[in-house]
Amino acid sequence: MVTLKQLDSQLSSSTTSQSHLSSLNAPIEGLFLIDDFISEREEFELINSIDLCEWSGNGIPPNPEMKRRTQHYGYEFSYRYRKVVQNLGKLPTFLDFLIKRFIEKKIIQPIEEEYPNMCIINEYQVGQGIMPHTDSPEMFGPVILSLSILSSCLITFTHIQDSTNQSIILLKPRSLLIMTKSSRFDYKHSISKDAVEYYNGEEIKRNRRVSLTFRTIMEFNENDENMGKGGCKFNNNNVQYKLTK
Ligand SMILES: O=C(O)CCC(=O)C(=O)O
Ligand SMILES: [Fe+2]
Repeated sequence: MVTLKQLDSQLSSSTTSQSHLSSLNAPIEGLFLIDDFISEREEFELINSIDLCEWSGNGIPPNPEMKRRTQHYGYEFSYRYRKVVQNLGKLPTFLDFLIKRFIEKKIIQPIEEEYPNMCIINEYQVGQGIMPHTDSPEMFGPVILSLSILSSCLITFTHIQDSTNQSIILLKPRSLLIMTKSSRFDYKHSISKDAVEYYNGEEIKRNRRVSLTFRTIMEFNENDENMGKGGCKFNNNNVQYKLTK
C-alpha cells in the first residue's frame, strides 16, 4: 500500500501537482485536488465507454432500489446490505489509462497488488446528490481517488466530531480528488441535490455529472467467517488517522 507519508512527499515534490494542490483553498489534512487530471478528449472517450455499459439502479439490478445509477467494477457493493457482495474480476480496460496515470503522477506505487481494485461509477442527474458519509474504513483502504467528469459540483467535508468544522470544495470536470488521512477517516463528505450552487460568488449550474471512485479492497472472501464487516479483511487499525470511536 502507498504509505501516507510517501503519498504526501510524492505529491508535494511533484511540481505539476503542487500548483494544483495549492489551489485547494479549504485544506484538510490528507486532501488533495488535481485539476485537469484528464483531457477533454479523454473525458469524451471515457463517458462513451461508460455509457456503452449497463447502469444499475433506478429499478435495474444489482442495486435496483438506488435512485442514483451506478456501475460497479472489480467488486460489487450492495448499498442495501452495506457490504461488498461479489468479486467481479479485473477492472475494464477503458480504465487502464487512469491506473497508469495514478502511477505516473506518483499517486500510487507501481506495485500491482496495491493498485485500486474496485471502481464505482456514480451518475448524478440534476437534483441528485449523496448523503454525508465516510467510505467504510473496514472495507476500503486508506486512499480513495475520485475523478469527476461532465459537470461541476461542490463537495462538503464535515468533521465527524464537530459539525461546525466544514470545508466546501469545487470539483470541476476532469479533476481528481485524493482523500487520505484525516480527510478520509475523520470527515464525512456529501454532495447536495441543489440544481444551482454558489462558490465564491459564482453560480454553478449542475448538469449530469459522473464520478469514478477508485478504492482498494485487500482481501475478499464472502464465505470466510473471520471477515470483518463487509466481508473484507482489511486492517486499517494501523492507520494513525483512523478516528477512535
Ligand atoms: O461522486 C463523488 O465525487 C463522490 C462519491 C462518493 O463519495 C462515494 O461513492 O462514496
Ligand atoms: Fe464517498
